[in-house]
Amino acid sequence: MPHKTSTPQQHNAKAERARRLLAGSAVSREDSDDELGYEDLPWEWIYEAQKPREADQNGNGDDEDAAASTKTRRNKPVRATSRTQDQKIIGARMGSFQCQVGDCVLLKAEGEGSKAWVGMICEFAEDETGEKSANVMWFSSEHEITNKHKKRSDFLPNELYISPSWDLNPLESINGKAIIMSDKAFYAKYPSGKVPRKSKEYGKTFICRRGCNTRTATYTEEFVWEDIYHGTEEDVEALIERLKRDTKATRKRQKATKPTEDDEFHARDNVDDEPGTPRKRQKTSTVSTPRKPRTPSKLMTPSHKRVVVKKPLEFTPLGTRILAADHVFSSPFQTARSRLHVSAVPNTLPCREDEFASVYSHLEAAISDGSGACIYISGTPGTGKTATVREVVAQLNASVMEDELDDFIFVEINGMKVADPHQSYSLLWEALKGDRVSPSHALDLLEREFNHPTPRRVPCVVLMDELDQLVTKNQSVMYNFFNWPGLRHSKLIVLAVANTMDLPERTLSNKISSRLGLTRITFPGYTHEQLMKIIQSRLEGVPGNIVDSDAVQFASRKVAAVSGDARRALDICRRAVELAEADALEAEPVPGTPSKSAVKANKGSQPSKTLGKVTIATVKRAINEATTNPLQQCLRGLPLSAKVLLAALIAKTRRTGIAESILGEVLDEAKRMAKMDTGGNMIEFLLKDELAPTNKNMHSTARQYSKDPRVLSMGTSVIDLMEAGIIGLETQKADRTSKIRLSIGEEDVKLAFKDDPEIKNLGF
Ligand SMILES: Nc1ncnc2c1ncn2[C@@H]1O[C@H](COP(=O)(O)OP(=O)(O)OP(=O)(O)O)[C@@H](O)[C@H]1O
Repeated sequence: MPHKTSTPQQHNAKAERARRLLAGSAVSREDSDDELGYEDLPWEWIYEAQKPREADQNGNGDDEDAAASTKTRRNKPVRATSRTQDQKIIGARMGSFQCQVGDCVLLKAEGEGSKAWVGMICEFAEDETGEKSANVMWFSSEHEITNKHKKRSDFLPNELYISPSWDLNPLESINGKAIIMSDKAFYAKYPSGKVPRKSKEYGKTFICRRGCNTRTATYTEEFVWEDIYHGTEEDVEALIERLKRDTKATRKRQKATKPTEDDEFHARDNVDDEPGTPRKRQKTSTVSTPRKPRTPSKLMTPSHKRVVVKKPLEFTPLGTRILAADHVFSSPFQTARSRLHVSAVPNTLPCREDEFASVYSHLEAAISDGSGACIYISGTPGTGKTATVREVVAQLNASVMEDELDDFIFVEINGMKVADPHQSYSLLWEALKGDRVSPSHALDLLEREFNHPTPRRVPCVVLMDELDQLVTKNQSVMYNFFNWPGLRHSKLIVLAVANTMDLPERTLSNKISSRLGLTRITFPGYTHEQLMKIIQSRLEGVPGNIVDSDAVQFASRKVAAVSGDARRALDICRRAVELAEADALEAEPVPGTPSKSAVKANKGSQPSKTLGKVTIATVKRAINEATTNPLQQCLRGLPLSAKVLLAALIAKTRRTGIAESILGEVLDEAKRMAKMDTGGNMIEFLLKDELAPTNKNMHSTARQYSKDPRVLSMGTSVIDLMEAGIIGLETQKADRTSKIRLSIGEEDVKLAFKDDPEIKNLGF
């Protein structure tokens, strides 16, 4: 490859750039001074027996100082992460260039021209594909410390901080050796404070006198580089220990007591730390992957399509007013209602301790290891899956605030809320980079992102809720989200939440899903005792003892008998509180006139002592209301064929785990169900008529067939159900290939048909 030439002007410009050492987070350096030469030779391991330094053909006379720091460990074996024929890897070589553990190296910064990152090699690794990498501990410049309050003002022009942050980088990104010195050694060698431009050390020499966790801006005490570091393996380990120990921030959360001056200082620190959402890292330059070919620019897809970056959607937040608790919850009823509301975030999640611990430990391990993970969480509706995951994320976020855990990005993608499952790609990309791009571009970019290493990539936790809704025809969205965490550089942690246990097997085949190595956590439905605990814990501290424990038990038993769904139990109890509250208001005496309830009470229809209290009777009323709402009434009044069809649709959805089914298959299912119904007297007709054309024109014909006005053909039922908004049909013209899905909650259908003698035997 020809040597690059530059005009004098270009050279001056380059030199100027190089003089502005540490101008960004990466450092500038002369790219004409490439120690590795311009030929892309393959990288090779140096094994223990080969005594690498003796074979050093580097010919780089000025390298002596660079090597000085490693003198004491020459020929000493280093920690190895892979072995070949029982030989230990002690270094790596490309042509005449060699490096070992403990060496400080320059790594190319992608798209940054002459810029480079500086890191210390801590170990070598080779993956199953044969890709050779080095685990590098980063040096950071003061530009990376964004905390204005803690940023030091005494940094020197070419000072770097060694930081407790590591990344695996391919050996191809190594671009030469860096020389690290104490400030004293540096000024002794370069009294002017500048490395002469002609020197081979120009652009490669840095001062290091402190360690720093750049995220929290926590510094170690000042040290003398040459005292603490001679390049031995022990020195690397001691340095890592020192950094971990001394850059752990002592920041504590604000106490309820009067803040001290120190607390106030730290509280200021937290100003930009929005509670509940992990802070996003600033975008940083990236180390390039292989030196050749260059990876395409950020705004090009791997297929060289231009990416149109859309402006992020901007929301104008509504003004928020925080009302005092006393003001909002002026009565025990109001307090109870708000605590029982399903949108309230409970203080605790009783009966989910094991599931919480399991999700927490998997997530924490993946974030701190910087690895990917895919956790598949299943359980029927209302079993606390979403609530548990959100609580885990909130707690992990608190650990980040306490500097006990590395930063992570959190993004929630809800299958119910995305119009097209492919939008998930755009949402993930936006969470990672802040750019909104089309789904297909986002997919290209994500593919490239997860297949290539980037220094200091922040782990990303994705909650994919209502996964069933995201399953597309070719399963590509689900496959990608399950597959990416397994890619070595992705640091992607996917929490997939679905109602069915075996959705991956059903939709991706056993072979693929077992290769994906999902971690599975199942949330069982709540028992009535558990539902009682959940409700009682929400009511804790509500004054006035307004809910009888018998009433809570009654509601819990009723719900547990059907579904074990905490949402439904909470809804019933909240409604019961509303009814009791209305009773209490009614009972309030209006001056001069006896209240209606008082009259009722006097008549003995309701004992006055229960007025305004939630009793079993109040819960019964609430349940009754829930079961007599217009939707319930509509469902109960459906013709038998429509009921069988809905039962079949639910059975099918449950079996496949996919919200959408093919109409023809649902009709077949209905037929099977009908056959099972031994006592059914109208099923025979349904079977005959099942294949009748199902478009609108057949309405009247189908009705004519019917001997019983309650029985319509399946085809007519499909149309009627669609028009009532109970099911959704892909097209107006229903044929066997159309897709059909339930547009109301499965629970509503279950509740309506629970005691229906005609349908309850159909085994759905
Ligand atoms: N153990 C619990 N303690 C307190 N509240 C709970 C508990 N489990 C669930 N809940 C509450 O029940 C409601 C439903 O829970 P959540 O949304 O987490 O269920 P889910 O399993 O994700 O349901 P779906 O599959 O329908 O999304 C929420 O209001 C939640 O706070």
